Amino acid sequence: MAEQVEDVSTLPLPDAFLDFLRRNGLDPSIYAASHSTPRYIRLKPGCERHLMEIEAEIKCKLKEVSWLPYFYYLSPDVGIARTKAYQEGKIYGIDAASGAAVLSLGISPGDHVLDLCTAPGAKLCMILDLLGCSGTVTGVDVSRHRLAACRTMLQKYTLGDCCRLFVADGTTFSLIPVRVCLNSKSSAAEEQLEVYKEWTPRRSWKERKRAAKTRENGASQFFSQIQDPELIFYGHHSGVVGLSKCEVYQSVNDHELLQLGYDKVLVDAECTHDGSIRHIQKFEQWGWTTLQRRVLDAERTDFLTVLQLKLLANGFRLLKVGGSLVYSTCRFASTGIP
Ligand SMILES: C[S@@+](CC[C@H](N)C(=O)[O-])C[C@H]1O[C@@H](n2cnc3c(N)ncnc32)[C@H](O)[C@@H]1O
Repeated sequence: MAEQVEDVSTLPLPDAFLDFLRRNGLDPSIYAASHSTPRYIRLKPGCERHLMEIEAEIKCKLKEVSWLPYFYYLSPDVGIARTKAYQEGKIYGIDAASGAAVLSLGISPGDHVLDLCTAPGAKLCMILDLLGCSGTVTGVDVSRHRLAACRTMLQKYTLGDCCRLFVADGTTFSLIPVRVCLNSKSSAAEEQLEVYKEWTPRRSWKERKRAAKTRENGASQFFSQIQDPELIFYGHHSGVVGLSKCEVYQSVNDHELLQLGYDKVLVDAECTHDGSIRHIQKFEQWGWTTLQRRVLDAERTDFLTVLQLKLLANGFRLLKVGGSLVYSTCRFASTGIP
């Protein structure tokens, strides 16, 4: 197998990886396509008039992806990170496959959407763009630092108005969209409970103390140590402003979720990324032993399979009757999920 592959692959893929591909019925030559694998950017809606200016800056003609609004093919050798267009929040990098996952959610204005593994947030940005200014998006991720990057992204692209972000374990996350709390807004105000005010990047003394306590307790990015979901960002129209903590954190039973759950749920689960050609190509610099550990290690793949199943099951639980769920990973190899 390895000998055959060397003819078609310019990458010295390790034998164990070739064996892994063979067992999963995958053709290793897909990883050789380093220069022909297209890349994509998404133009922020409203920035269409800047297209020629962007093309002049990157010295490359942008070709529209016909089936994905605002997506453009980018030549593989063009970098965008240093461009003015990227720095000013007019474009961001996102794969067409990611765009397809979001598109298949069928988002309509007014939907309440749950993005269960949201960071760093490219799909979240697209969801928010599609939603416009009605409905809400709840983004959940177990990794605090990745979610902080996601918050920065929302601010950069000025997309956070209808969004709230929780550091939480997506396998157990249980909070419903805030629309169901709207009636209780006035009661919270009447009872003079402490309510959420406009979100500000500067945290109150109380919040800083709470965060320090969490750190002291050893909470980290590992979900097994996370306790309650922690709200780290909410936009003005996310429904949170004016509610008390117990209203935002109200829990409902599984039966009530059928009516009060989310209209759309995206489970973009943690995975081995072997389905990302570019990702696998990077192991040439990172070292093939790292690939062994991240992609092939049986303990890790078994762990991921269980995690993915739990995320998917919880995503379904939080979906209301008649809603839609999209499950996506960049994992070619069989997930083991029936
Ligand atoms: C494939 S990435 C998501 C990419 C993201 N949807 C985007 O478009 O940028 C998977 C994410 O799942 C998160 N994750 C892993 N375990 C999780 C869990 N138990 N609950 C919630 N998020 C989890 C990881 O921190 C990671 O950010």
